[in-house]
Amino acid sequence: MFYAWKWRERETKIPVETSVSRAAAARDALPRITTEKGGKSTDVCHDDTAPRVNFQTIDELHSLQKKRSAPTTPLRDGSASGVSGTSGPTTPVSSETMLQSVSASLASLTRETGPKLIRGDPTSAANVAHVPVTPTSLPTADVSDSGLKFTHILHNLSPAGNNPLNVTVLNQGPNLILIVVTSTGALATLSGAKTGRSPKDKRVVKDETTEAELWWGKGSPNIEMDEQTFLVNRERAVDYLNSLDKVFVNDQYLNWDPENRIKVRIVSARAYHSLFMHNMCIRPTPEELENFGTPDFTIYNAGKFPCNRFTHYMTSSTSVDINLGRREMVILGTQYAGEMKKGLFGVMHYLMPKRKILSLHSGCNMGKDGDVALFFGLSGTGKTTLSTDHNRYLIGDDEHCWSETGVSNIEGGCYAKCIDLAREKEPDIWNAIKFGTVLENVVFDEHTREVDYTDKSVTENTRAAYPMSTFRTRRYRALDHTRRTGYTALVAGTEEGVKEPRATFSACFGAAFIMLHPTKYAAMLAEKMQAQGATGWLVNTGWSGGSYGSGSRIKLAYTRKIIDAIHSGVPSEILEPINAWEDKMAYEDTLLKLAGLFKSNFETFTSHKIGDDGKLTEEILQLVLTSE
Ligand SMILES: Nc1ncnc2c1ncn2[C@@H]1O[C@H](COP(=O)(O)OP(=O)(O)OP(=O)(O)O)[C@@H](O)[C@H]1O
Ligand SMILES: O=C([O-])CC(=O)C(=O)O
Ligand SMILES: [Ca+2]
Ligand SMILES: [Mn+2]
Repeated sequence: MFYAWKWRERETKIPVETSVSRAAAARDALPRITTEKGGKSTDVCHDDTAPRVNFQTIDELHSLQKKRSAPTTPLRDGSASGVSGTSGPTTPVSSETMLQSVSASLASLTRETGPKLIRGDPTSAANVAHVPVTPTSLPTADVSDSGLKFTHILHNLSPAGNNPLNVTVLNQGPNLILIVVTSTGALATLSGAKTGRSPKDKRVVKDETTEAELWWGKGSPNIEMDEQTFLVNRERAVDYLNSLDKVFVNDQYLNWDPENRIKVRIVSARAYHSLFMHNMCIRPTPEELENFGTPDFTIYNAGKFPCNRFTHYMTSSTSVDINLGRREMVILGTQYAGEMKKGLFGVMHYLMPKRKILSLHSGCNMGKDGDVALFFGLSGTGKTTLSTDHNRYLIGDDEHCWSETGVSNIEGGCYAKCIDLAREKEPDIWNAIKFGTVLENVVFDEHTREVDYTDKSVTENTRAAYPMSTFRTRRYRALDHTRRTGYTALVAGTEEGVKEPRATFSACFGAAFIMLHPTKYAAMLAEKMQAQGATGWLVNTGWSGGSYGSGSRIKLAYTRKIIDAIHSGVPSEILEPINAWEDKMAYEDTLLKLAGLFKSNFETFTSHKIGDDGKLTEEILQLVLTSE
């Protein structure tokens, strides 16, 4: 059994009835599930109240972001290159339909009515005049009763042009972490206490359907939650969003394959989150936006607003909850933007395999002759860095779908790690950091506003999110069936608390995002590689010449050469890692140790059968055992 997802436009509005009766039905159908040891399982439970190493308060965090220096030129009041103070409505969408649809999204489940919405920025007089459903007398800003107050909807803003994002950005008020325009015009911001994803706080609703379909238990990233608790968190997020003066709404697409794209709505409290998703998802044309209809999936991002720790299943003040049945995701207590993009990736990891499409945590580029390369690897291994290759067309840097017709990028932008970013080493990424790009958690000089990419004061996981359209070659699909090459790599991840490389095994090089059992994806990958005659290479982009401590990370320039060599068909002997180790014995020892780790890691998966056939699992196991 699976959910009937509709792929074509659905013009019907969300039935108002759904909420309460569904919640009641869910309560009957789903007894409260208790986690192991009364919800205090050590796997799940953790505490985020421990003092942070780098900063304890928002003020300290702000002062980390800004490096002190002597002023060179006097600053002109807040407005750097590319920013104009102009404002006005953006696209001429049929605002009333959009407002109704957003109001339905934001409807409280207990009060059954959506909030009263106004289009446009409350701080901009120009906007108010353009609002079609503007009441004759505007409410005062201080009305606290949600039934009386109006929420301003900032719909599909873009970073430049005659729209109010600039004003909005600069008007977020003293209590919010601001977006700052840096010297290249890129917008720098802080994600607050959380500077990476929070996998331990990620929950997925377990209902009859997902219980049978998803991967649960040991090794799985899917920590269960019941429908009722999801609704409690959803209500908390919706109430918070409705209490605000203004809310950002992005209606966008995922997947460049038009047959298999989905419509997503992101409701968020911060301009930064809206701009991030504007860059990272596919931007609809004005006509597409006009006919957007009801989204297939909605994110409620309450950002810094925490979950209630007395709520069942909550083990910290952060909660990231996915409900596939309701097609919704709720984010509470974290502002790290990657949480949104990777939550949607999880949704694709669920939906696409149903259509025999393999979803991949990989970068992808294409040579001039149409040969396609996929770069698999956990966070930080170089998917973005290596797929951004000046001599090849970039298809995408992180999330792809491999279907019968080719490989398509799921996203509309890239999310590059920018620690130690240097123009000489990564010129294309360097040049992409311009107006419209979101710089997350970087440190800049408070006077010149030049970014110091070497500074790890806020976090090592500094990021730049920029749209694909920044690259001249606008290709997001590799449609032909020419030779495909896959590369894989292994180093440590971008998650809260991971400080140095450690041996880690992550199913499908992205276990944190997969929904189904890894062997399902593995079987599809094997089948696709076989059918299309793809070759696979294992490229070490991590430690070389010795283990961590004695060796060093292999130079990016060398990795690029290795990849060029693979593309041009160099004999594989010269790419043997043992040649790089002076101590051959140490190499053999490390190799054996690693083989042992591989073997024990693999035991988790041996029990799983794909359909009625255990053959593939046996075959893989045989490979693992004989390669020792
Ligand atoms: N030999 C190398 N190959 C690739 N990247 C390297 C190498 N040496 C250093 N690096 C650095 O490692 C980082 C790789 O980050 P990148 O954004 O490409 O990771 P990613 O695989 O895309 O991760 P994520 O999934 O988290 O986005 C970059 O900062 C890059 O400069
Ligand atoms: O999701 C993130 O935080 C960044 C990323 O791409 C990953 O971790 O794979
Ligand atoms: Ca990346
Ligand atoms: Mn990634």
